[in-house]
Amino acid sequence: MSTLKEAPPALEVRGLRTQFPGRQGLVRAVDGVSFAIRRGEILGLVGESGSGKSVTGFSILGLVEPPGKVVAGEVLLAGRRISGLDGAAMRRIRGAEVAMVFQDPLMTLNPVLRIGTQMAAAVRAHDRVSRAAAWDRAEQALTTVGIPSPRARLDAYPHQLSGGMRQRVAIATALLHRPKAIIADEPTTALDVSIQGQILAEVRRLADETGTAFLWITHDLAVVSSLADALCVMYAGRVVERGPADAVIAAPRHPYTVALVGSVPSGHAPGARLPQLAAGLPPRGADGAPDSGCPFRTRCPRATEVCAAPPPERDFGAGHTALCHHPVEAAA
Ligand SMILES: Nc1ncnc2c1ncn2[C@@H]1O[C@H](COP(=O)(O)OP(=O)(O)OP(=O)(O)O)[C@@H](O)[C@H]1O
Repeated sequence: MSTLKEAPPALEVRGLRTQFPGRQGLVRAVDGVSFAIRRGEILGLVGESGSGKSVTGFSILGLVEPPGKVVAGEVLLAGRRISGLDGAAMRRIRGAEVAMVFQDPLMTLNPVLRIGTQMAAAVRAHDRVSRAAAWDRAEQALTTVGIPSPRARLDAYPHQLSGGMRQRVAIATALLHRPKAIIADEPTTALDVSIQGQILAEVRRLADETGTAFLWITHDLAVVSSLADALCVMYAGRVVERGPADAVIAAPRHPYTVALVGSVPSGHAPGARLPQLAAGLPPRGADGAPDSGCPFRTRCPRATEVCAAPPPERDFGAGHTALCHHPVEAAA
């Protein structure tokens, strides 16, 4: 028997299910999601609004507010199970071993405190170091994300920085404790295209240099096409296609992914927003619960009667799979 074991993924999610009570029965916001991200890997989680991307991120971090509830699944950080830990244990892990970056950095930055004060507090929340040492760590972190004159920025208040700078501060703060994984929820969506491009390049470099794994949540396929190693495409709470980013974008197999890729404006301009696909909800049974058939079938141009049955997982090689009865053939 070989003694050489492969290192566990930096972040692994197995069979995650998160539900909210809704007027027409339970909303299965996350409906059996699994994926693994290796050290230094960037996984793009894409899908249109409402597909369950943000709830996936919140579920991993133990931040789903009641009456919402994670009802099944496991989350492992470098092989250690973190799902099901109590609030105090989860707080020790959040910010230190797994961190988050949101679309609006003002969600995490306090407007009335200097950047340095807040970053030093973030350092000292997990490490017993002096104030001066914490400020030094903060300064280093700002340098790491490419912020010029970092000492001067530490003295600034959040509103004195541009949106792009604030987001760099948020990323620097997330990186303070060299977490195993960072969950980034639409962090560059509000930024203009050239700033967005610079930040994505920094994130790519940081993932390579620090080994931090990133779960990059976005509806913007142009962003992940330049950034991510791998993609998971979500629809109605499920991952319907996954694989290496270039394979999924160049040769999408699930009709939903085909529609997503097709709706990116030609030229794949970075930052181009994905238009909403036509409205549609997954089909529901008499009790209001989605049935086990393909959730996309009511919108799918390829759907037939067989799509009311659970879709099989089709394997296209190299980790590229899709849950579909009628996958699209690759162009010759
Ligand atoms: N607090 C909540 N209470 C009830 N339903 C919720 C709540 N939060 C999310 N949902 C539902 O969960 C589903 C998934 O939402 P989620 O925010 O994860 O989607 P998303 O893909 O991240 O979309 P967006 O890009 O708009 O953030 C949606 O149907 C949403 O209405």
